[in-house]
Amino acid sequence: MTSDSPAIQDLAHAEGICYGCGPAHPTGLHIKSHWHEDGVHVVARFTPSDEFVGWPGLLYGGLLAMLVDCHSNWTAMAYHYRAQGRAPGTLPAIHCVTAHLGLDYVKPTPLGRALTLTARVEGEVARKTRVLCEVHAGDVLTARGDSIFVQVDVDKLGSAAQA
Ligand SMILES: CCCCCCCCCC(=O)SCCNC(=O)CCNC(=O)[C@H](O)C(C)(C)COP(=O)(O)OP(=O)(O)OC[C@H]1O[C@@H](n2cnc3c(N)ncnc32)[C@H](O)[C@@H]1OP(=O)(O)O
Repeated sequence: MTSDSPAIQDLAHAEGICYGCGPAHPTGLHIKSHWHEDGVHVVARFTPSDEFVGWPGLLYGGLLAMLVDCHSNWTAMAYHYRAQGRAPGTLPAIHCVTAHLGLDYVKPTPLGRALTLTARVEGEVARKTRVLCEVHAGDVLTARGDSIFVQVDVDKLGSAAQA
């Protein structure tokens, strides 16, 4: 993983205000996704702070859903850019939204540990794209995502917000 290079979010949408992954959100999670050197997976690392407690010593599952949602979506968008033979940040920008977030909580996720999210597209990179995502705490697989992301016209998203 080239984590010392800019994250896909910073390249493609530096002005983004998503709570989970927007670089410009003042207090958000600032999830950062990077291509793995294997060229297949997109990886994010995140260490939740203690405020995200769900049970003593354990992570709140909703936070895991946020991590998997945003990182999987950026995996879909990274694959779209690559399928078009261009880098994130080149125009026109590509935007996807979550149509379906699927998440299995496989084992309790400890607090205070760095989590690694490893995601890839399964099947075709198309308007509707399926992303598989694994969450590991150390060597332990604690959650598994299987989600659908749909490419959208952001102008329509804006009008939906005003409706
Ligand atoms: C702008 C991005 C910047 C980065 C921000 C990161 C944000 C992090 C991720 C998020 O949290 S996004 C916010 C949560 N998501 C939403 O608010 C999306 C709300 N839903 C919609 O806007 C529409 O339902 C959607 C665009 C997803 C789909 O509706 P459309 O009418 O445009 O598409 P259509 O119904 O034609 O469906 C396209 C394909 O997706 C499939 N599909 C749609 N909804 C689905 C669903 N829920 N589950 C599975 N498949 C679904 C649908 O069957 C179809 O498949 P096929 O082409 O194979 O027929």
